[in-house]
Amino acid sequence: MSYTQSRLRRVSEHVRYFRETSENQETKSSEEWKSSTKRETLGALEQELARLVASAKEGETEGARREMSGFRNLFSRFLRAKTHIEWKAIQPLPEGAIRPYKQLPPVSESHITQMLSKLVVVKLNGGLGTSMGCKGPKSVIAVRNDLTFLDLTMQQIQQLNRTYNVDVPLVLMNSFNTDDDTQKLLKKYANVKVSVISFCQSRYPRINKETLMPIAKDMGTADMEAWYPPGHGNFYEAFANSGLLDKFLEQGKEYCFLSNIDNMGATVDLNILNFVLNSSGGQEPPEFVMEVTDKTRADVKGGTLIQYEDKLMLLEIAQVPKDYVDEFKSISKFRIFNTNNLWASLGAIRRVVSNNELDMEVIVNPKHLDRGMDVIQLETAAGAAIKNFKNSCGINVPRSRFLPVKKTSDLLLLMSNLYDIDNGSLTLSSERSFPTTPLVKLGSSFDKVKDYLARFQGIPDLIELDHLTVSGDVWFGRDVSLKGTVIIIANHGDRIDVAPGTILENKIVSGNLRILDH
Ligand SMILES: Cc1cn([C@H]2C[C@H](O)[C@@H](COP(=O)(O)OP(=O)(O)O[C@H]3O[C@H](CO)[C@@H](O)[C@H](O)[C@H]3O)O2)c(=O)[nH]c1=O
Repeated sequence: MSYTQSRLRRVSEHVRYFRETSENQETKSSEEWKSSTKRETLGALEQELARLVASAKEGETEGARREMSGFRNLFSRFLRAKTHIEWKAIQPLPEGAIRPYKQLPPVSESHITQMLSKLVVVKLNGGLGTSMGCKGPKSVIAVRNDLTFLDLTMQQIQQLNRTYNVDVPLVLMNSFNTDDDTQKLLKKYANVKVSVISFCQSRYPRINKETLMPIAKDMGTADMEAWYPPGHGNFYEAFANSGLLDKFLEQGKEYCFLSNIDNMGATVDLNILNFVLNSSGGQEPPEFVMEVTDKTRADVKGGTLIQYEDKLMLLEIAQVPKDYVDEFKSISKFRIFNTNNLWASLGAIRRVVSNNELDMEVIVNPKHLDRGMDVIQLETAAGAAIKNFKNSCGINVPRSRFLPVKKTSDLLLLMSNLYDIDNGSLTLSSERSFPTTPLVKLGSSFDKVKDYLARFQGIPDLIELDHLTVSGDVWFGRDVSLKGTVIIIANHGDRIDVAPGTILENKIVSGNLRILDH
């Protein structure tokens, strides 16, 4: 048999594999799915994916086949489902869907060690620091006292393990973008007594917006723009495929606590752990819990929990029809949002993954590549799994459980005296007389971490700050205090130096102010 013939045979075998391992939902008589164009598109994609798999290096075929089969299923869900929700079909949340944190049953001290022995902590570490102008994984950005997200997370788990004399493992879900750097970094923790295990999430092909076909032509292409990590919703499948899920279940672990590595408030909470592990009032324990918190003007982009088609569902902004985006952002209509602190039963994850029951909404993320091509990447969000689990619910947690760092303005708050730090945990300073955090907006000159750091000779005292807006070419000296509402605006071409020791309280500063040494 010639090389071409044997390759063609391999390609058709891979196509057959995709069809055999496809999710069974296609048998459903959905009108949309019946459309022959969609079936043809899927058929063409299967051919392309089979060609990609056939191009995999020896020894890597099986992994590539499993990964492309996962992508094939995601793509077929994308073809079948609507990408936006029917706004008018949103139902009121049922009674008890979101429980107040304060009403969780109390934890008995004597059970803590046993409860922790059933827990696995997972951090989503697939993201890059690019949006903050940094190279490499986001988790290597220094947050406080030169300690990175990863350092602080390690300290938190180490402290937990020491306090209760347990060995809660830390699992990092990396992406192909962050895996190498993270593996190198982990070496520096060789002496830290925390069991850290990492695995890599899937690498899926970006597809051309016009043709809907992968832009990659072979698995080994050096073109890194041809691939993407398919969102944190990929966790369940990737975790199961890595073998770790079975391993932890064998070790007697029962639950995982999953959160964004950039959320410094996502520490292990014993009240929630107790709630998920122990049924109360004759109720079955929930298989899945989403921590939500009251929405503020700073969180308008986060996902929210809604009731839809008689199930709890995570609604992300990308799924909201254009005309309703303002309504979605309103803090009076949607009062809570998803912190992405999620608790899931490991046994239930195994069940839904092996039965192919994980039906998460597909989020279409359009991208424009440097070479001028428009592509889309199909993603899912981890919280979207809520509807596939039994007895799922939300818990409305205190704001302190959500301390994300998405922008340098978040970094400014965490670096300041507003927060105290203790063994990797950041808590709002007791010196602040009210519990809300200030609303901070820094202009685009502060977007990159390097530029932001250069513009502050020292981090100002923010204990009494309510609101700060800074725009234009503004520089801060040492020992500055900002109180109440402070607005500093340097017009285009002007520069403002806030002199060392300045106290600004309820002030608007504008124009051109330079104080130079002589
Ligand atoms: C896209 C992607 C992200 N990640 C990691 C990076 C971050 O640590 C974490 C969150 O990713 P982000 O893309 O920043 O997601 P984000 O916009 O914050 O949205 C999530 O977190 C929000 C709270 O910050 C929620 O309100 C949203 O419902 C939830 O989807 O997951 C992965 O590990 N793999 C991925 O593929």
